[in-house]
Amino acid sequence: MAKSKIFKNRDVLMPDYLPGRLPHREQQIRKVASVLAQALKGYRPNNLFIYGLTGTGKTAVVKLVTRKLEEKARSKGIRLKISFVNTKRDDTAYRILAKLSEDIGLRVPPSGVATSHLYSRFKKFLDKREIIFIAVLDEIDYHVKRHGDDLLYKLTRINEELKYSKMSLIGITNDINFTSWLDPRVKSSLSEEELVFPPYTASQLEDILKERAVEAFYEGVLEEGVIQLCAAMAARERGDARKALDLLRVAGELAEREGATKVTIEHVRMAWEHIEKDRVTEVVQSLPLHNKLILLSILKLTKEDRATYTGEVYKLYKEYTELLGIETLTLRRVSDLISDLDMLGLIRSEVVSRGRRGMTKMISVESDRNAILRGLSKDPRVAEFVGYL
Ligand SMILES: Nc1ncnc2c1ncn2[C@@H]1O[C@H](COP(=O)(O)OP(=O)(O)OP(=O)(O)O)[C@@H](O)[C@H]1O
Repeated sequence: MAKSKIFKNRDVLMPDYLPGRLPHREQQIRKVASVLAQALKGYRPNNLFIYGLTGTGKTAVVKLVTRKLEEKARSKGIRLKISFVNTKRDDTAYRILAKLSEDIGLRVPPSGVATSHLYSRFKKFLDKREIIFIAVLDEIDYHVKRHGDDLLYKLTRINEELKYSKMSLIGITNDINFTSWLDPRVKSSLSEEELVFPPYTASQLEDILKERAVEAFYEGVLEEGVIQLCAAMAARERGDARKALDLLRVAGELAEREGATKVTIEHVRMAWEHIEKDRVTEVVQSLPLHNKLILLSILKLTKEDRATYTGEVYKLYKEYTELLGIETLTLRRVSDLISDLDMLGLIRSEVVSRGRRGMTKMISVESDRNAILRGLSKDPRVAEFVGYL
């Protein structure tokens, strides 16, 4: 590969890179550190519940503090173990327990053991190890919404059954309504300590980007205003540092692909569109089947910028469900799903009057059609219909 003219070290801008400093998170770092520092005295740290919108540095802060804590514990000869589980990736109780078990050195068969049995083995083994064990459950809402809070209930009670080890939980979520999914007892034990991460302001994002840019780009490569624009755009997206970093990285990549020697404002605008299209494709891809078929019907009926109506969409959607041999939802339900697609910003629907024949929705496509099609094509059940579009 030819040597980059733009990036000194592109990895610094990747989402999983953990910088040594996290500007504007001093207060949160102090709080997490003060809760976990109990471990250095041999006590069980309180459980900690962390809430904040996406990209506000929750995971980064916990990783940074736990990394330092591990170093300190090692130098003081304290038996401390920290485990990170992302429950979006490992969403079942079995997989969470398997990950926690493996992190304390217990080998787990990939399946074939009942979850309750695995839990007992985990508990026994944990106690035998005589450690302070901190389990970080990131994106914890994913697990609880799909599988309930039974595992969390058990884990918040586990210390009553441990003799030699101690266990603490850190739960992280970006869903403000998450605690409504919890049994009050689980909620109160999980939030022995609570911490909220506010969204970053544009000027805070600027500081974050500047620090990263020094390591990521060669000097003088960024045109004036590039960082400010990335920060301002991401601040509008609810103060999301991940979005800000993505914008800067993609802008750099686009400049590099063109063989340019500078990253310009125009590159940032192009990067924005690029990221937006990827987002649309991802959102479409993760929709349930019926929503995809409705979206496909809308796309098919709105070629050359024409608008369509609920009745037309329903008719075509019904054809697709019949071709697939699946149940057809009611008109009323389809109308609700059309509203959901509107909420996601994929389409626009407006209620209009049809005179004596009542009201209907006038529907048009709001996002990039190709990006939507890419998302639809990734589902084999829908892909064959996309081909006829
Ligand atoms: N204060 C900061 N300084 C430098 N980088 C930061 C800061 N805050 C966040 N970041 C970076 O922004 C990205 C997103 O941060 P992080 O994953 O911690 O967010 P999060 O709040 O856990 O988001 P989500 O809820 O989506 O998981 C990461 O690449 C992280 O390194």
